[in-house]
Amino acid sequence: MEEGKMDENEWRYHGEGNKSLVVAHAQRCVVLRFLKFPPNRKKTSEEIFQHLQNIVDFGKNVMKEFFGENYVHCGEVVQLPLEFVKQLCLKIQSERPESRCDKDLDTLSGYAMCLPNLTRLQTYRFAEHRPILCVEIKPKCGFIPFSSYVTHEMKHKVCRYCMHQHLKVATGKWKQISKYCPLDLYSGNKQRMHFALKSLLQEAQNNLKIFKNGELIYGCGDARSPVADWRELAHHLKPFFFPSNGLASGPHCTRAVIRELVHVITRVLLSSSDKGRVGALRPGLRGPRVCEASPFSRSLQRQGKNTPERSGLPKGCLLYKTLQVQMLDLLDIEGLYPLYNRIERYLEEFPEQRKMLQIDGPYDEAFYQKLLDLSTEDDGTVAFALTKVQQYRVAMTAKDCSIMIALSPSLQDTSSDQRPVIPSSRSRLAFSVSVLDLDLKPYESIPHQYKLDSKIVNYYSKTVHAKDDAVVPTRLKESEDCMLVLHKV
Ligand SMILES: O=P(O)(O)O[C@@H]1[C@@H](OP(=O)(O)O)[C@H](OP(=O)(O)O)[C@H](O)[C@H](OP(=O)(O)O)[C@H]1OP(=O)(O)O
Ligand SMILES: Nc1ncnc2c1ncn2[C@@H]1O[C@H](COP(=O)(O)OP(=O)(O)OP(=O)(O)O)[C@@H](O)[C@H]1O
Repeated sequence: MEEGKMDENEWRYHGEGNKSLVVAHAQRCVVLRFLKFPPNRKKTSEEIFQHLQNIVDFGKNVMKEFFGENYVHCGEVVQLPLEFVKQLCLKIQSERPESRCDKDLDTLSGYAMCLPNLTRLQTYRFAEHRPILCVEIKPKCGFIPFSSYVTHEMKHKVCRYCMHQHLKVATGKWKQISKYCPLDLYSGNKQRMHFALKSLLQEAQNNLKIFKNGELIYGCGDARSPVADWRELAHHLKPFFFPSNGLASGPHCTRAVIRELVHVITRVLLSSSDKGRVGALRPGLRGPRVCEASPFSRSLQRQGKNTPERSGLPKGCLLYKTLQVQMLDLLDIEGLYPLYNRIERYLEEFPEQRKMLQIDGPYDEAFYQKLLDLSTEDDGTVAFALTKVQQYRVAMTAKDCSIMIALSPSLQDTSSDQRPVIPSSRSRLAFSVSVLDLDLKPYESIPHQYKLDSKIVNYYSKTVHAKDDAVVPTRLKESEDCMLVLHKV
């Protein structure tokens, strides 16, 4: 960043999550990502610099290795003039969703990350004026735990996302249960993937956002008040999928455009744009492939088809790689928590060893190499506990990352476009796929994960599953909706 030239008016609010806030440059395809903290949480500038540098190193040395060069953008840590950050913070404050204002942007250190703006990702051969559509999906955990340490039977049948939905609605985080189930998206089966994507479009929560030319056009600006207006969305999408605008408007057109979007995203998700080396992880796909709570599989069961077709994901596609990293959670939190306690006891006795254990970094080549040990035989050592704890943290990171798909109309002359192209029914779209929010989950969050896991399962088992038989009208409705998708898509 050129210090003297930083002008807050050139940047606009772009979005935020629980831990960071992002502003985008109005002309250039870059964003600044700032850390956020609860008010009065004092962190020194040095600590913040180190935290950001750890994020960059973790991306470079670990996540690039697992996901492949093409999918990961690590960015760099930049130092900004404090006056610029202060003015920027004031400028964007009114645009922040209320539900995110429990934390403040760090304005004291002057450090941030500078990254490519993935909602406007262009290659140098790409004409700047071409429109660009970007779909961001936070797919969450795509497998059902296979660990023998799992004590709640329900966890072997229903995925964590579907169980958590009920707790989220009960606590007021979202208004209604989503029909999205990550296992459908990760299935590799086109019908199931279409159903999952359509469900995300119906109830985006914080799992789906759509940007057009870098502006958010669909999905939650404010976490608690998402608006699902498919007509408006279709209006935005028409130029991408029906460039000649050949279709009349109306519900038929809306449905056709949404269907086209769902088909294109599915094809992109199944594509393998990674030319890098084969992934280092081979945990193997284990556990049930279907979540019993997914309306899609319930609908199949009603039709007497017990298991949906097994398609599997092509190796090399981003979903496959994400799932592999997620499956580094080999023991489940129930098997992991005692190992965390083993490390805690060790650290109580030898606190000076924390640095040597690399709990807070550095996330270097040596850290990465230790993650490749997939053995689950506990020899009672701290070394075993540490490897499993670090693998769990990496897996949790992959369970919470987002996938960005950028689409642009492709020129007739394919040789001028460097990116792969997906043919939609009316147009050709050049695309790129990236993964974001790859910040390693903190060691300290493990006790919280343990408690939350039990809360989610207990709530689901006691409240939802017990009442399940009584909810016939809702189930019938779900079944009808699925039938529609099964036959029409
Ligand atoms: O625990 P989960 O599954 O609810 O995930 C949290 C997310 O909630 P979600 O379920 O996606 O709505 C949560 O997302 P929101 O703040 O709800 O948008 C965060 O991503 C959180 O990560 P961190 O603590 O900020 O590092 C996430 O926490 P981690 O569990 O990944 O640490
Ligand atoms: N490089 C990028 N390009 C474009 N948009 C981005 C980029 N990085 C982040 N964003 C946007 O900013 C939002 C918040 O960023 P991010 O997910 O990293 O925040 P977070 O606080 O770490 O998330 P979480 O709540 O999962 O902890 C993203 O959902 C995405 O829409």
